Amino acid sequence: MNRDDETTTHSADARLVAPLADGEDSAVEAALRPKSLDEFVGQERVRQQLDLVLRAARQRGATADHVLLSGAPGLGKTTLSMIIASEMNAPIRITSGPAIQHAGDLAAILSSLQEGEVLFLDEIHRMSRPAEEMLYMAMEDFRVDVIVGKGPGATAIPLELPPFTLVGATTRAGLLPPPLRDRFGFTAHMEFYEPSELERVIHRSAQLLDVEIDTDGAAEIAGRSRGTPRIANRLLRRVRDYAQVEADGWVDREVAAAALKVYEVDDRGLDRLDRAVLQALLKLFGGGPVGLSTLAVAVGEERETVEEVAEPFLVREGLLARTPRGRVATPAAWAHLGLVPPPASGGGQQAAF
Ligand SMILES: Nc1ncnc2c1ncn2[C@@H]1O[C@H](COP(=O)(O)OP(=O)(O)OP(=O)(O)O)[C@@H](O)[C@H]1O
Ligand SMILES: [Mg+2]
Repeated sequence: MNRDDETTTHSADARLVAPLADGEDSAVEAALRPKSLDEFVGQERVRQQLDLVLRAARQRGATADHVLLSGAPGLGKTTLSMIIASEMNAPIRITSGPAIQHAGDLAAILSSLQEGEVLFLDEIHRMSRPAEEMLYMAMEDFRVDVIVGKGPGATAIPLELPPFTLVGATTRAGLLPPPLRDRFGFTAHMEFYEPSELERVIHRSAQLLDVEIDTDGAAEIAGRSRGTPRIANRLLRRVRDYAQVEADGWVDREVAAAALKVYEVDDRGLDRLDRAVLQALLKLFGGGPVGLSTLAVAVGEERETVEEVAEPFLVREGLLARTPRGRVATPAAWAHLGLVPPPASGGGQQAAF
């Protein structure tokens, strides 16, 4: 039991508000993925631009330009790649950077592509260097050099490829070498979603999952979903469980709020770990500045967990700031936890570096 407790409270992956997919997500996501650009909620600019790119290619009867999708986990990169293929009426081949160990692996995939096929390369920033270099030529000239033999006798045999569309996805566009980035005809930067957009995602998913939910219920879940459709869908499933057991399956604002209270996701989408970090920062260190290691010890977590799991969202929400002198709480953090900053002690409000 203790072990289980540990995994639910301490493991980043087990958090209800974690942006990365867990096992259950992977199982249901396929059913919830929008199948066309029209069904894809939000990201208006990206949708409009992509619509133009694809329509123009269709009109020319050509293969679409290579597309790079960049954005945080759970915002819809995999979904969009599948939409691109289906809008182009093309088959899709799915692989990922870490799965391509050697240039030969990539050559095998590329040389078996059909004309017009979409190659989805997830986590493209994690590809090996030699594979990356092979990809440059494949993207630009639809050609690869296959090396046959070893040592001084090795020869490069050029191999023509059929035109294809590479769709690369990355959570870290900044890590892509410029020559790779430059070879994409179109880059879509995906932003976090507005609550109103997440409401639409939730209504759509509720319909597919046969959950009865009203406008307020959807709004309540949307506000706690951290701008991320994956999290919205996950919270909806937990709220559905609660509604089924406690409320005849009907989800309104009260039911959604009560359900998410059980799961310790607060009205801003902070979970227990996020609040523990803020609470330690405010109550033990007067709002900071305090060093990351000290803060981590205070909440009984690894340094990395605090830094990579809790902080990004707290920073994004304007609740915490990282300064050279340490972590500092913002006035919004005091307000969110219903605490009053100490008077003029140089605590919470301090932004001095
Ligand atoms: N714009 C959207 N409209 C409706 N549902 C969406 C949208 N974007 C994402 N989703 C839903 O969110 C879930 C996660 O999306 P997806 O797997 O495409 O994210 P991702 O960006 O590929 O994440 P990762 O970086 O972890 O691979 C899917 O179930 C999908 O249905
Ligand atoms: Mg994905």
